[in-house]
Amino acid sequence: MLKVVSISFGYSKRKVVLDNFSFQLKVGEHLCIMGESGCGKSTLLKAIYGLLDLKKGTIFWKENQVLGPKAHLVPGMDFFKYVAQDFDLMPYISVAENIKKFLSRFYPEESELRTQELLEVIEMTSFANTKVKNLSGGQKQRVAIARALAKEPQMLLLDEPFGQIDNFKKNSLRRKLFAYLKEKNIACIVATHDKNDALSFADKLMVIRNKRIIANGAPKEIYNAPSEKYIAALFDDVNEITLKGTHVLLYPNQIKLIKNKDANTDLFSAQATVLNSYFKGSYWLIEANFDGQIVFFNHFSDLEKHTEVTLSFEPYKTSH
Ligand SMILES: Nc1ncnc2c1ncn2[C@@H]1O[C@H](COP(=O)(O)OP(=O)(O)OP(=O)(O)O)[C@@H](O)[C@H]1O
Repeated sequence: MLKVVSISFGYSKRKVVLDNFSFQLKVGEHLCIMGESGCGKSTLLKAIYGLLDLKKGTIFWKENQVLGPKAHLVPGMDFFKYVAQDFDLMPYISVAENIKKFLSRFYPEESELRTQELLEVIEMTSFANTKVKNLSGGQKQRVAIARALAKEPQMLLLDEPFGQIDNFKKNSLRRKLFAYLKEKNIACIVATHDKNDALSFADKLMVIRNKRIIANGAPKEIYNAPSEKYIAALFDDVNEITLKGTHVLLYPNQIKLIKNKDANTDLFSAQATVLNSYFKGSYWLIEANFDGQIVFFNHFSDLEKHTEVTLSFEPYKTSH
């Protein structure tokens, strides 16, 4: 179990980045950290790995206390692996050699098998003999992940792990990597801007704002009941509107175009005027004016400007 107890950290005395953070993570659990750029996601990963000397608080992994650079000649705890945004690989040796360097030289056969297994996880088998300097940014990022897994860590800390990888590869890589970590019972903390990392693959989601943890729980629950717009906006466009005098947050898929006669008396419905339609691939995002407020909703086709429509609003949550 990871136990983070009341930690605080700032790069200078005047500027606190993490203010009194406490949370826990079980062995094998996956946590996603989200929040706006500069909110402290990378700083928190560094603190957990042991790259920072904390001003206050403690971090324990099982019975071991995580200590910063002041306590270690080589900072970073052995039982964790951390893949930073600037993955530092060896450019002049091959992909396979980069991974193998972290495996025991005394068991060459096992080391070869393990390297092959990890090359499959990161879908880089055909690049085994390519020199790292000749890889793209996304490919380097994948090699850095494989290298971090070479000596199975107890926890993997990933900073924007798929940031440089195209969508097509990203989805299949995510499925493979997170399934692999679950199979091996390796805990994982991912700092990300990508809602898919949290919604589809994490057991827990933590949201940071203004130096504080403002949400920490099951991703589905946080998605379904965001306590503020900042949180909802991590997942989708979000409507912050007033309905019958109540301030509410609604995702575009919670507002539906209905025919007048279908109006469900249980739901609030109202007239709106279409302003714009934006093609989104499998649906259109429609911008409309309702009661002097701008709303966005999803629809299966585009709608002509100035069309009058009836919208129904799903049961809603009150925001702050
Ligand atoms: N080495 C450093 N020295 C001084 N300030 C730093 C240092 N590293 C980060 N900061 C500052 O600390 C704050 C948190 O940075 P951090 O990199 O943790 O944010 P982040 O949430 O990971 O951002 P992003 O999503 O853009 O990667 C920012 O204001 C940043 O400018």
